[in-house]
Amino acid sequence: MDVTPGQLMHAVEVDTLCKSYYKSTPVLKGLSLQVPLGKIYGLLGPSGCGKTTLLKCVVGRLKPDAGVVQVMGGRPGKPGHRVPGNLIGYMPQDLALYQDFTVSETMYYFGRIFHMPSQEIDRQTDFLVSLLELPSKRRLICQLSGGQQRRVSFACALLHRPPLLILDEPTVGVDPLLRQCIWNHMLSIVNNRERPTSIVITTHYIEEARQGHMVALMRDGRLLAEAEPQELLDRYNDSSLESVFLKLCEMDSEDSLPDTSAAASSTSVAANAAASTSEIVTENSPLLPKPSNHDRSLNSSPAGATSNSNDGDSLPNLLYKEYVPLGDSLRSVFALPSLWHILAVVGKNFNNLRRRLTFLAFQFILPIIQIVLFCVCVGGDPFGLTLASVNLDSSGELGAKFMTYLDNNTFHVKPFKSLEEARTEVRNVRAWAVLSLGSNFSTDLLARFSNPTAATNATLSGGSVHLQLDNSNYQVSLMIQKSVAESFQKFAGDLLSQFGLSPELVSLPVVMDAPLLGTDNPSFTEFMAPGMIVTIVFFMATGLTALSFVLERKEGLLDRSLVAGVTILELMLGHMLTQLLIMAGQTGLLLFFSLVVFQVPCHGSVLWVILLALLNGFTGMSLGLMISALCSAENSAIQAALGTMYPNLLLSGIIWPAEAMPQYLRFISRGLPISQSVEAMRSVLSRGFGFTAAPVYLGFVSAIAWASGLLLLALLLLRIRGI
Ligand SMILES: Nc1ncnc2c1ncn2[C@@H]1O[C@H](COP(=O)(O)OP(=O)(O)OP(=O)(O)O)[C@@H](O)[C@H]1O
Repeated sequence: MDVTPGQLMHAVEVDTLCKSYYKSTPVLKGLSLQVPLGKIYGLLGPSGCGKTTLLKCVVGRLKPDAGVVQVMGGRPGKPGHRVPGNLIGYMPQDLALYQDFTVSETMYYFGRIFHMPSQEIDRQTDFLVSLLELPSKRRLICQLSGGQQRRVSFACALLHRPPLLILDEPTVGVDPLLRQCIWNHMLSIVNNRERPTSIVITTHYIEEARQGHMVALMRDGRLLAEAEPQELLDRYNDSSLESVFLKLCEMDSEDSLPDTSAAASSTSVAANAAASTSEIVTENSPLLPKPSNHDRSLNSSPAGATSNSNDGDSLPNLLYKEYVPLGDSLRSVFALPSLWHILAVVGKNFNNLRRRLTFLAFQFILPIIQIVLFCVCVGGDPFGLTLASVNLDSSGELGAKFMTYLDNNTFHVKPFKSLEEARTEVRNVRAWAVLSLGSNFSTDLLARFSNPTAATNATLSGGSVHLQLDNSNYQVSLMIQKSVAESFQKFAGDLLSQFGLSPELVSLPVVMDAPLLGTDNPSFTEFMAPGMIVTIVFFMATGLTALSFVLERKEGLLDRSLVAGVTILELMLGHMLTQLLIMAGQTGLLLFFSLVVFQVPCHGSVLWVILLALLNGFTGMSLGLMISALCSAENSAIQAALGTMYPNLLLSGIIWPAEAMPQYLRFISRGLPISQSVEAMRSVLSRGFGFTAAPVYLGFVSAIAWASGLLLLALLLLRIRGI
């Protein structure tokens, strides 16, 4: 079916095209048409008849269910064929412009995609701004009127002077004078001897289509007629295309047949319409070249681009090659990503960020705030805890002496006369614990120490420090117990030395030798810091990318970029590259604040810490891209990103050791994206391990495996959804 350049006669050939969005309701029902080279082809029809659907099949944004579409001699999407690509200029029905870009920036984005040199982009932009009577090219799109925005959209399609223009309602919202100006320009580019252009245009202003070379009247997914405008008017003896169209619709309604073939329907229309209307109806073999007697086109289209002129020489003129860099055809044959396209997307993304400096600043400030808050708020020892003390010791001075051993920094000691008063203080949440010493504290303690074997239960209890806690806060309770026990050990040790006894007698029977890994006195910060660093980097990157494609879709430029030849992979790489730079900045700041400013201990090599953090940022980005490929709406993408955060935080052994989880959860925990990385980070920071240690390289392997899996999934989802 593919045509060699020498045979090319039609810019677009559609043969028995069927397309439905939902299987039960076909939108295009076996439609066939041919757009001659170097002509303006007006596609007319009521709203909802399938014009846009047809154009989307032509530009390769929709895949036909059945039938064949050929554009500039090849099927859209065929490797090596520049459709989608720079063979066409597409103006979609939606505005499809970034509101925050200037006219010039918009042009530059497309110009870069089409490999146009800067001077050429500037020259064309100036020309189009003047032709389409646009205000300054430095004006933001959002500051233009609706009609002006549509003209910018039109200008984008014209920018690289493609051999085929597909224009979906370019004149909507444009005043009559300017509409005529647009038509004049279209006629001039079609008639340009050196670079004739073919144009397919849909319009609701039926009469303006008279200026075109061919019109096709569509209804309900079928073609009612396809002919030169004057022929249609002559045939139906009418003065307006609108009346002709109404007549055809009436005849079609009277004779509506439940068939799905364009040929059949067209033939039936023809039978009703006139005895010999072979020019009006679509022929049974639509891909055969049709004879044309269109004088105007013959006169004005010197490229010999009439339907029956098989002029092989005209083709090189039509398939402009000047913007195709060396090796580009080869690249597209093998579906390799184009650096030009990626850089165009990156440039566009940075331009976008430049306009949102507050957002960008926030992206860098947020990880700093998070790590600062973590280092300041988490892992430190509680202090200033109110302790309700009751010293009833009347048997000596030891009770009062012990009170002086309590840590003044940890405790704010509030003395009470009775136990009941002190307990009320705790019950009213004004103190964390009651610390009481019995009336025989001094004598019982001395009895314990002087003759431990003779100590009775009553002596043991009387010579002890009693604590009654508000146990609602586990960490505070633990802290109080630990601090009081340490104070007692010190106090008792000093007392024993006074008796000439060894203070070691009050030491615990378990002796803590120097640790094999980690530090002597590990803090909770040390336990949590590796997890926090990995988590912040990971989820900042997820948040950064989760909206990438969602916003692309919303802003509407996506369709246009894809038709311009940017592939899904290139778009993804472009987004990744942009976010990678931001993520690298975030990671740098995060590590600087945690390792340098807050001195989180790092016993291993900083290099592994940096690489591991960056790799996790990359995995987070991949998760974000997958979410943005999956979700259509912003709020669902945000919820998905947030939704993945808490299970990961809880299950990855960041807040509490995974060893405390039930067996089955431990199994799940080990397989999560950040679990192994957290363990690897802990191994480098606290244990001082290098890359060859299993926990470290497993962290790298796990992160790489997750990143690759998520990216492949994102790519697959984007391909399946058509983005
Ligand atoms: N993405 C979609 N999903 C489901 N149905 C769709 C989709 N896009 C279009 N349709 C349906 O397909 C039919 C043809 O739509 P299409 O946009 O092609 O019509 P049109 O002739 O371009 O209309 P208009 O002139 O109003 O733009 C309509 O019934 C429309 O509701």
